[in-house]
Amino acid sequence: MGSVRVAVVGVGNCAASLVQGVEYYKDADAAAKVPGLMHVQFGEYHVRDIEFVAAFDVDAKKVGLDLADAIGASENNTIKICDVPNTGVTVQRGHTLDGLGKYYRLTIEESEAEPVDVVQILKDKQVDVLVCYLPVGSEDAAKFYAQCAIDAKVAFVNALPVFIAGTKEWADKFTEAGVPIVGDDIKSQVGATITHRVMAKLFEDRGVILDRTMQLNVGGNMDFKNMLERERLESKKISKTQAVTSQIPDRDLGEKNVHIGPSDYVAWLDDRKWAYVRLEGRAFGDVPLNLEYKLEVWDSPNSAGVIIDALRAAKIAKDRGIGGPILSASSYFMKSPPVQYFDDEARENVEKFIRGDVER
Ligand SMILES: O=P(O)(O)OC[C@H]1O[C@@H](O)[C@H](O)[C@@H](O)[C@@H]1O
Repeated sequence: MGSVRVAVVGVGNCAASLVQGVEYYKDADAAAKVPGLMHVQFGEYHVRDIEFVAAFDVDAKKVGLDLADAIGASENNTIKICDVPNTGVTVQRGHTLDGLGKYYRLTIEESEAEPVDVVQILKDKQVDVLVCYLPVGSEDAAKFYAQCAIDAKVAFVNALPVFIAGTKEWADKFTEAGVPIVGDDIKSQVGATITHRVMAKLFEDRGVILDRTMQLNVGGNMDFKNMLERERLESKKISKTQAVTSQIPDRDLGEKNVHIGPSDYVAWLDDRKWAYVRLEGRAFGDVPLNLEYKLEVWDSPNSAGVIIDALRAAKIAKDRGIGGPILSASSYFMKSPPVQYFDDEARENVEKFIRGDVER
């Protein structure tokens, strides 16, 4: 059986949780149910079949390190899952473009090394899937790496809220090149988005009229610090908002009545994220009904398992010669897929995709 040869762009907290997670579950029983994964054995791929073969970053404290060391370097501050032995993969100097916003520039030192030839490396290392973990707001950089994936014929998993799989222009490019893409914007295991989606849908299903809602998020990782620059988070707000409103297609709350987005940076939270969510509605007899909850999670491990599944779905598509957006995986794993489904339907579609009952 083959492996899933993975390259990572952006060796931040999310990459740290991903690399540790693959190590942590490498000996898991193929039939076991483990937290955060759809399956230990996803189609023909076990978690241990994921092999990291290349990594790119622009942080001087990460470039040149073995991936196993880089995941604990610089500003990375997520919770430790396990030790990771040397990977033999050296983090290479990626292309910065618009990847470093104001707060990154104030916090980290950019590597002075020359950016590498990404397409050549993807080809040389026979990469199957490139996962994009750039900072929010990296529009040009994300598209640069998407184009590299197309040119090198490598599947692309877009974890960030830059709309690629969800746009016709890029979906067509991937389809024409015969290269699969799973995107956009990772939806975590039990995170702010999925809980909010489920609650909004519950109101609707039980006949409560949802009048207004908000989701405020605070965290202490570089993602939240980066998003203090409000211009960088426009696409993130759109992505998070449509992820929730798509679940109540018959209700138009109006712009004023929905507020969903990253809210502030609280350094001492480190990689924890706290989400404060409120839904206000009207129940029987137009009587007010309000729901408020707070979610506390470690942000990066919360999405790492989802990425492990997404990588394997992308590889299965590549094995089958299917290019373009993988709709089943995108709708279950991502906040802004090309087509939104309810989550139970989306999960069933992924199962069908694994079995080969649906093409994409
Ligand atoms: O919790 P949500 O709303 O699904 O968002 C989750 C993900 O959002 C991403 O933008 C973060 O970088 C991830 O670390 C995180 O897990």
